Amino acid sequence: MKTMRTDVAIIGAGTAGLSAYRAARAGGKRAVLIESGPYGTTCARVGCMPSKLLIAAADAAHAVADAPAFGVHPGPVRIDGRAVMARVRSERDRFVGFVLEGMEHIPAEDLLRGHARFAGPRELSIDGHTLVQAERIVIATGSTPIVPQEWRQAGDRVISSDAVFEWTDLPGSVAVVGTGVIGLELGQALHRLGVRVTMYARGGSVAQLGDPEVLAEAARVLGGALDIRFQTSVASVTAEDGRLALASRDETGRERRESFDFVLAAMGRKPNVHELNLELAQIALDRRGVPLYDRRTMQCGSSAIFIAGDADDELPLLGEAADQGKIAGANAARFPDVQPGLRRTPLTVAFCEPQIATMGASYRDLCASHGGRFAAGSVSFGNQGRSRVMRQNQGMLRVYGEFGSGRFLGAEMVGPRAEHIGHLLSWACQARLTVSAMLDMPFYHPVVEEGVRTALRDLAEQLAAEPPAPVPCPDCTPGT
Ligand SMILES: Cc1cc2nc3c(=O)[nH]c(=O)nc-3n(C[C@H](O)[C@H](O)[C@H](O)COP(=O)(O)OP(=O)(O)OC[C@H]3O[C@@H](n4cnc5c(N)ncnc54)[C@H](O)[C@@H]3O)c2cc1C
Ligand SMILES: NC(=O)c1ccc[n+]([C@@H]2O[C@H](COP(=O)([O-])OP(=O)(O)OC[C@H]3O[C@@H](n4cnc5c(N)ncnc54)[C@H](O)[C@@H]3O)[C@@H](O)[C@H]2O)c1
Repeated sequence: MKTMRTDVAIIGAGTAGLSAYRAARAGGKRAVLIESGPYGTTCARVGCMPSKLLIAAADAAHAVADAPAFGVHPGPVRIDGRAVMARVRSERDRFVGFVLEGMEHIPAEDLLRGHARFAGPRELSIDGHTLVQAERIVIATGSTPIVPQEWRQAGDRVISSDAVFEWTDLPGSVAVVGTGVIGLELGQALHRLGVRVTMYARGGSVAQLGDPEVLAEAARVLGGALDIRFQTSVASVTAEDGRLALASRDETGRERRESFDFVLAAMGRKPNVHELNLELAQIALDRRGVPLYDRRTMQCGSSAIFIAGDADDELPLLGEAADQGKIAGANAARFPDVQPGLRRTPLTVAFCEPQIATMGASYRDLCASHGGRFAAGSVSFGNQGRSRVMRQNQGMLRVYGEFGSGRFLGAEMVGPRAEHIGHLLSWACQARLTVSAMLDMPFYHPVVEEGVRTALRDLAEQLAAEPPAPVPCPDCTPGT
């Protein structure tokens, strides 16, 4: 076995790993980037970018289908599935190409191919061919979609999101299991592109929402547009005449058997930390086997090991992977003098329609941290002017504020332009603005943001009143 020495070894050349590599090099250290899979990052290859390409095609189809409601009659819609998927794949390849181009400046001796496993707290074995001795190590191994083992036995038509972006044509029918972000984004896009889509939610969850009022509104609106079977669990998936038979059971115990071309498991992703021999790393793990770490420094205990991106299972998003990688790489370079890095206000967006966004402290966090002693203002977009003009007058926004300080704390939303409103509100949150300072800001007319003002006014009124006695959170059961 070859032995290699380096200051910093980074496991995983995805977004977090590349960011950590750049930060470690900027810190003046020699760094090695170890990758077992294809280069190009999850985001560009099978994540953010191809999913948004598919959604863009679906939005185009939807705009044409919706046009007659404005008195515009474009004629019958014809969706060319091959052309749709050809564009998704070729634009995806372009985005991957940019990542590969960006890697061209990395010296060949800093890139190592193979699967890394700990051989000791400062040693990694790479597929048994190379032993890397590193002063510091960054774990940036990403995550893998969860597909139940028993369903896999039904064959390769049981898929995760990865496979969707390899399709050369659109299928006739897809069962989507899970109403998280991936299920909703891909399920709705396929539905709008003419695929028969049925979605199964074992509970009532919708994307990343935790506020019971926003959740109920999202379930109502999306449930009206899509065939979503809430409170229905999938009992089995079996192969049947070249297709898949899916057996499900609803909350009344009623069983149903339906046939689909594909079953898309959109049931979450698990961090890639279970094949790293972490027991040899001498770091503490949580009960799921994920290393315990300080979220400001990304350091695992007081060790020379750092973690970043989906691998730590904190908030599996692209921006988080980039930020956490930068902090981990910079601290690996300056170890043992680690310093807190910038962690931004959390912001999540699901690109379904209506879009879903959360920012700042979530309703569930506030129930735990404030014991019910926070105020919530709300607005419905049902009659909001500009939303109605665009025929996008659905959904609601709830904004949260703190009694006493009047500080804006966070929000949850399903509704039009949520990707932009999410940014606006998360900036206000990070700037630690009070609700009254936000109301002093300009609001143009007629814009969807006037709805935000209505919700903030409602919140300001409530903050002016006496805080209520602490109440238990009405619906904070995880997974509901
Ligand atoms: C369908 C989909 C849509 C998404 N859409 C969005 C979106 O719109 N916005 C958003 O913010 N986020 C989105 N995400 C999430 C985002 O893609 C991820 O959070 C982000 O890509 C994670 O980056 P990472 O660096 O942690 O992991 P990755 O980019 O997956 O990098 C990890 C790398 O580590 C390698 N590796 C693993 N184990 C080892 C080992 N032992 N040895 C060597 N190499 C190893 C892997 O091969 C991989 O290349 C989406 C994800 C999916 C799946
Ligand atoms: N727009 C975006 O930012 C974006 C888009 C896609 C993915 N992502 C990231 O990828 C991550 C993974 O996405 P995801 O949608 O797979 O996970 P998720 O955690 O968002 O949702 C998983 C869903 O599957 C359900 N589920 C779990 N086990 C199930 C079972 N046995 N039967 C039925 N349902 C089950 C859960 O209740 C949940 O609703 C997200 O957490 C997100 O961070 C982000």
